[in-house]
Amino acid sequence: MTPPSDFLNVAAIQMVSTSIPDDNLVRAEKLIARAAKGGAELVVLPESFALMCGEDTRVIAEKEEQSSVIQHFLAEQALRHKLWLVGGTVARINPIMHGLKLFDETSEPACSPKAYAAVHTFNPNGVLAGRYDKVHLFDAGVDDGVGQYCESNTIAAGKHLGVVDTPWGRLGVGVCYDLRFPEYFRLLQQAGVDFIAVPSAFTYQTGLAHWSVLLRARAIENQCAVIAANQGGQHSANRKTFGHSCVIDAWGAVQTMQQDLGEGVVHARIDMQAQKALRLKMPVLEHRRLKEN
Ligand SMILES: O=C(O)CNC(=O)[C@H](CS)NC(=O)CCC(=O)C(=O)O
Repeated sequence: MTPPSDFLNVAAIQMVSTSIPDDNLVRAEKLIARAAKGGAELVVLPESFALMCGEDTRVIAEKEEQSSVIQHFLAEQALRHKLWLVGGTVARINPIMHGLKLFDETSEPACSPKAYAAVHTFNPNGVLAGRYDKVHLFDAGVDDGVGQYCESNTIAAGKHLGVVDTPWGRLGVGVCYDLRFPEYFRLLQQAGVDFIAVPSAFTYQTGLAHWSVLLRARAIENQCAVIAANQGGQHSANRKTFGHSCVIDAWGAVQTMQQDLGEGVVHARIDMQAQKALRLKMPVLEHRRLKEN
């Protein structure tokens, strides 16, 4: 694929998604249109953009498996605006059957009653270009209104690396809690990714302490731009997310970041040649000594 230019205009969309999918899609549609109007060629939606705090993930996933409503929405938006669209996460029943497998899950029953948290990336022709299922599940205690999160109650762990080829280079995909696992991003780097999208629903509490540090670290150590679209605001009585959707360049500089909670779109331009020059000047990948880790 020949890149249309050395520069890629990207946008990260911040949302305050609710438990009403129809409302969320209407809002996402407006924000994608805004991103397109601002010149974005690749747009990233946050984790759970179509459904936050949903009652029954499995039921929603079964509905999606029958109707593909959310996937059709993404395809149509990508086609309408002629852009690459990285579609947050959508609950899916069927797992990915292709791509680089990371591990074998022996404890997961063959017919899991759970769903996968899938990121679908559509190309400007409205065709599915890749899918990634969230690998690391957020089973953790946080000092907030929720207290104990237990994502693995409803979500099954993905087993494949998230890579998508675009005309500008290879896109890596990670989701939210994945950010705390540098070894996943190192595998993306070894797979030759040039830039990374991170749809997220980072909590307010943990985001305050760790969000920008984790994003900058993943960008710096892997010498890749990172496009991070977060949920940001109050979703329900006890559920609040951190926002601060942003784009970080391969040197770790914050190119753009939304400062307030609430919906929004942030834009940035990724300089692919500058990233390549940086990797030649400071070839950290070649300098690795502990390669098995
Ligand atoms: O449940 C939904 O509807 C949307 N999904 C999420 O909110 C997910 C799983 S609970 N959140 C995270 O992974 C937050 C990670 C995080 O905040 C951290 O690593 O500190």
